[in-house]
Amino acid sequence: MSRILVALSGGVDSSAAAALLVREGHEVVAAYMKNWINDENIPGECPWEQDIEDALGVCTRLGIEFRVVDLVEQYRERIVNYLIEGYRNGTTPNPDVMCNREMKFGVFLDYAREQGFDQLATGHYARIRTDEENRSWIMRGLDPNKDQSYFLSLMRPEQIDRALFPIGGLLKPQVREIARECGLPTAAKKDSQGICFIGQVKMSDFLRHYLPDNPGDIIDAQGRILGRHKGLHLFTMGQRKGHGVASPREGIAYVVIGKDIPNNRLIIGYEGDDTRGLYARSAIVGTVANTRLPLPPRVMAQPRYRAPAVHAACTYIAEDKVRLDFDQPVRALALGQVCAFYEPDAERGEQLRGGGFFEEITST
Ligand SMILES: Nc1ncnc2c1ncn2[C@@H]1O[C@H](COP(=O)(O)OP(=O)(O)OP(=O)(O)O)[C@@H](O)[C@H]1O
Repeated sequence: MSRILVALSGGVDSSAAAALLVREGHEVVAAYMKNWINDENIPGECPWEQDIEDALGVCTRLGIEFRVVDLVEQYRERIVNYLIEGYRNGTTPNPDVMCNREMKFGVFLDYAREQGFDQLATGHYARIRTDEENRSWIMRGLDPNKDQSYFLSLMRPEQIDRALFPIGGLLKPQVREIARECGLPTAAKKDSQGICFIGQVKMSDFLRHYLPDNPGDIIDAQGRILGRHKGLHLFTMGQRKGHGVASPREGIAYVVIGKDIPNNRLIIGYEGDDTRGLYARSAIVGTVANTRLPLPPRVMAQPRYRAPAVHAACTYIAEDKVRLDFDQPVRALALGQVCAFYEPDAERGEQLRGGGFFEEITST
């Protein structure tokens, strides 16, 4: 039996995680991280008050202690600023991945350790495997539709050693069933959407609040002006909608194929396998120093949460930087995005080996 702190969001997944740990006979305390309170009144509603109420209801039902930990200041420093800076620089930040390393398994884990807990459990769909040498590794969650290991790819080994993912070996319907069996008030609660802290606030409203419009031209690969945009930060590679340029050809859409950051120009082209700029054959990924062991010479690289992992050759070019040469061209990579690395040991790569940020992209 160990003392475990459960990160309880007020959603069904972490509620079921807490229930399973209680069932196993551990000493369990649950805590809600208060990260974001929308004190600047960005349009939309932030459901945190409801989440705290639901989390409290779960703890009452399970007979465990519930705490609320105020991390609003740290969240602003480590996540909100990173997000705004990323967009300001024209890159594509990923606050959910950073939130796991910097908040949940960063300041929140520090809090847990100070309070005498041995481990921190979350409701992530991921698994932990311990190898013969007693090293812990993150594996993909068993439910292929819910696997969240991508979001854990920047975690440091010492953070992984303290992590527990009680529902990672279950399918989502089983998780709901456990919550129902235990009579938890969250059993039928809708899954949360999108960025962890923004809740119901739309990303575009959030960005508009912090970053003023910065209009510029929309051009094609030949430099012809096709329209105007309100700010490069409102677009991402491969985006089909929202640029407002109608395609003159039936059935083929214009997509974002690049950003000319110095000249504040958005570059669009027709969607197609050979669209210049849209497909990458190689990339440099930096800040990969946190891996438990050096990355292997062949990896499976996953560039986004919902994208498939692709086979690539992986070569170190500095202590914390690798060059990836993809076996097949990869669509719509963006600077600043997180690339997760998996061991190429199974069809989709089951074992997470680490992650980093795209620093350079070479298109086909
Ligand atoms: N505000 C929060 N306070 C405490 N823990 C949190 C909070 N937000 C997220 N977590 C933890 O991180 C896990 C993954 O968060 P994510 O936002 O992806 O939620 P989710 O997959 O919808 O899970 P849930 O159903 O538990 O909300 C949660 O299961 C929970 O353990």
